[in-house]
Amino acid sequence: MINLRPPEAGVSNGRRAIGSALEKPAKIDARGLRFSYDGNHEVLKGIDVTLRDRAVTAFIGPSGCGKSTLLRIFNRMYDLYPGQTATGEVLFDGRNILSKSEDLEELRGRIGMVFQKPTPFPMSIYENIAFGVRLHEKLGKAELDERVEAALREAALWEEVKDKLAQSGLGLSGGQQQRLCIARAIAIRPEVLLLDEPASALDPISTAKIEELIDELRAAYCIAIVTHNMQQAVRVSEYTAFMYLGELIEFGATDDIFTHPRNQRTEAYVTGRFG
Ligand SMILES: Nc1ncnc2c1ncn2[C@@H]1O[C@H](COP(=O)(O)OP(=O)(O)OP(=O)(O)O)[C@@H](O)[C@H]1O
Repeated sequence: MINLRPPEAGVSNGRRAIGSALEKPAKIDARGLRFSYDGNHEVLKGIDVTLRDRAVTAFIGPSGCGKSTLLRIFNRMYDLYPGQTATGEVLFDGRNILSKSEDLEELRGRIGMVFQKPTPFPMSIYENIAFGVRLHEKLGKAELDERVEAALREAALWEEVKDKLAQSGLGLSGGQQQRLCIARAIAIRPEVLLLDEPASALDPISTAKIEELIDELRAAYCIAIVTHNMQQAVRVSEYTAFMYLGELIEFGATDDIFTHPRNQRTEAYVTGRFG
């Protein structure tokens, strides 16, 4: 079994929160979820999974098993591309967001997403945050300044950028850019954060900062994270979902998935016998 290392300095392990997380309400509930990119070949084959509020759920599994596809359904990203179809249900606070009448602008304000590669806008650090806020709310200058500062503080970036808010976001390091993207997502006050391999393009120090940040954010958000790094899943999540070839093979408390997996394929994956 994988070694459950003690958490690194500053990173408390999400497992401590399991007892209380079990009582936390479901935030997103996928039921019988199927997805196809071309209308023929199904890449998700009937997924049932629950994301709990104020908890971190990790999605693991070999390349191509459908982790990113699943995450992109949770805020209807796939709608940007014609021909891609999802069936089944994704209940968000009880309402099916796959419904045609869903207001996608509002949905994406409530369910934020951060991608593998940092994607700051080619504008100032301040504007990177303020731009999205303005799309969703009409705030005065002072309120907007406060919101920008709060988001940057929450993303543990404020101290590093407070003296250069007018400089381009593209001038920051990769790790800072990723925290800027997280600040941008947080600034519009979402309820859910979808993180698609947010640290895989970063160096170990930046990765540790992102993990610390996730640990801070778990108290206020429902977080789903896709990761290839199993130690990272252990460090940051209370729940883990193991996917394989478009199916959700096993879901449970992260400790159980990594120390007592019930399914042979889960065991083979978490012990590194295939990847
Ligand atoms: N835009 C696309 N068009 C067609 N097929 C796609 C597209 N994106 C992904 N796929 C296919 O869908 C399946 C699931 O891919 P997905 O990227 O969701 O897997 P993943 O588990 O996130 O993989 P990775 O860990 O490599 O990112 C794969 O077979 C992939 O080839």
